[in-house]
Amino acid sequence: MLIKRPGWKIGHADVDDLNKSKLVRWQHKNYIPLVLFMGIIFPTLVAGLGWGDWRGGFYFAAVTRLVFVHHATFCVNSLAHWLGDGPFDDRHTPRDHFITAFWLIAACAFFGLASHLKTFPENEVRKGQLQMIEKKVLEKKTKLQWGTPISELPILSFEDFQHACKNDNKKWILLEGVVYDVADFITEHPGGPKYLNMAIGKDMTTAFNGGMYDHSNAARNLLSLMRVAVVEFGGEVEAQKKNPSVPVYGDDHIKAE
Ligand code: HEM
Repeated sequence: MLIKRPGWKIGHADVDDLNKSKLVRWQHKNYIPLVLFMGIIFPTLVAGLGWGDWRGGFYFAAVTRLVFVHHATFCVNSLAHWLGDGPFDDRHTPRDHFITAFWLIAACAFFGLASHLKTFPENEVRKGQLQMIEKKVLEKKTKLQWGTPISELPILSFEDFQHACKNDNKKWILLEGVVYDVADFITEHPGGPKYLNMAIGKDMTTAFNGGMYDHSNAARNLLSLMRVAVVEFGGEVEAQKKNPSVPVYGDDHIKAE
């Protein structure tokens, strides 16, 4: 109200109902004289003619009251965009807070100072809340490391995987079709280095998922930073089914016996 806003920033509102009211149209047409008369002259006249206090009427009933009323009005707007948080939407700045929601809206409605208040469907309110939570979760998620996405990993055959471990000294293990490089983790493994050393070059899906120990979510999270490749056809058994010449873990032991 006090500064000239750029044209594109001026909001639009459907004022058809106001235009239909003769009184409102008359008020709008005579805005400045009405403001001066009702805001300043009339209160001064009441105090001046009523009990001879012209200065009191001007300073208190007119100027001080106007300053107070305008500040209170602006304050309500500022509070509604400042107090509380925005759990439903982050495109606009209205905020949710007990003081503004209850005292300013509910109390005004109770005293008839606000009418035709619209309520948003509960389902949509909940959706907005959930979307804001999702955004926050996503924001937090992007700050963490999740390793190379599986879709971007190179694809190896089961033989390549075993060959790399046997001949290139790779410390890789296979879990659920994904190859993990455990070189830096062997000595860190809470279950001890023995289990990881014996797992190199093998499909340990069953052992990892309860065959030997059912690992926690934390253990699965650790995995994400160690993945280096995916194995064609998923794992040892599938690779075997597709190509019977694929060497199976344990074959050499069986043959030796
Ligand atoms: C890179 C793969 C692996 C990771 C990241 C990993 C991680 C972990 C972690 C974090 C724990 C602590 C308990 C838990 O949070 O679940 C654990 C425990 C254990 N792990 Fe692993 N593990 C891996 C592979 C394996 C394999 C292949 C085996 C078996 C051959 C194994 C056997 C065990 C055992 C027996 C325990 C229990 C130790 C105890 O309760 O004292 N782990 N592992």
